[in-house]
Amino acid sequence: MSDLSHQDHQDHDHQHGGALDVSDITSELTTLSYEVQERIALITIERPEALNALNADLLYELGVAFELAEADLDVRALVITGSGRAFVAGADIKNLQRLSDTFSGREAALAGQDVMNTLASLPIPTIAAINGFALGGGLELALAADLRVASRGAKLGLPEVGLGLIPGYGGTQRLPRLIGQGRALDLILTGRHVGAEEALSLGLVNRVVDDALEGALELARLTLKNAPIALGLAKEAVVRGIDMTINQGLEVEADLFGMAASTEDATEGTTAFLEKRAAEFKGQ
Ligand SMILES: C/C=C/C(=O)SCCNC(=O)CCNC(=O)[C@H](O)C(C)(C)COP(=O)(O)OP(=O)(O)OC[C@H]1O[C@@H](n2cnc3c(N)ncnc32)[C@H](O)[C@@H]1OP(=O)(O)O
Repeated sequence: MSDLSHQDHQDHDHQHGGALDVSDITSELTTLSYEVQERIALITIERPEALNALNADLLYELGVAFELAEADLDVRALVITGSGRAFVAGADIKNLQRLSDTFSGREAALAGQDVMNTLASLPIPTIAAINGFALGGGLELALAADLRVASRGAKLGLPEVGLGLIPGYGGTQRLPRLIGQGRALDLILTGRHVGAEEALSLGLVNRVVDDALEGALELARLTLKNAPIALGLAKEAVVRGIDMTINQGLEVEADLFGMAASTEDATEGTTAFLEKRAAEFKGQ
């Protein structure tokens, strides 16, 4: 997990004309758009002509966008979606065709994993709004988010074995951790596409709605009323604990609970409850 120090940081100058000029960076992006509304960073992938397939430029810009969200103290949640009829239809198969040896294939997988790991380690709630196809690297991107909201017509799957490949952007690891080994191997070995309702019953998505983006923004707004440092620490406890024994995980939980308990927000949250008023969290 990234550390949470940016949320304690009081100096916002770097976002508003200081070292980091966000609008200079976002205006240069060509494969996606990045905007912040109501403290939610919204990333929209914009290669609809290729069903938003992940090429090198898009992977690079996703990394940039995730880092912008992390650096912006005003951003408290992130939603990622695709333009057109796909969320992301996978890694760009034109690029995969050129991977002819072990080294280049391994490097390509590591580069993709790196971007997915950046998303997975953001200390804010992240939500994939799956508005259509989420296949291969596209599903792996969605799996790196905390939550997934699918539209009714969405199709999800890991079809890589049909191309002579295997999932390489984290799918073989994140999918079984999310839905269990047997269910994950069903999807990975058949390569079949599942619809939104089946994805919901598998635990692959959290919600199925008419409009994935609207549903994801609504879910993001639900998190915004909570204490931001607590959100980051709660996420860290879950993400770190999943790879540990229960006793190790409980140790981590106790450590992070201690950190949460020491924040001003914890004093404010508990005091506000006892005073029967709404809490005003400052992220401190
Ligand atoms: C480590 C990660 C590995 C991976 O991710 S491997 C890739 C996994 N993904 C896939 O195997 C899915 C590939 N795409 C498809 O199977 C189909 O597409 C769909 C079922 C998603 C949709 O089919 P339809 O509605 O008939 O559309 P269309 O004409 O196939 O696609 C529209 C344009 O989008 C391009 N495209 C779609 N997916 C990819 C992709 N993953 N990489 C590169 N291009 C893609 C097509 O080629 C085409 O382009 P044009 O109009 O120029 O013919």
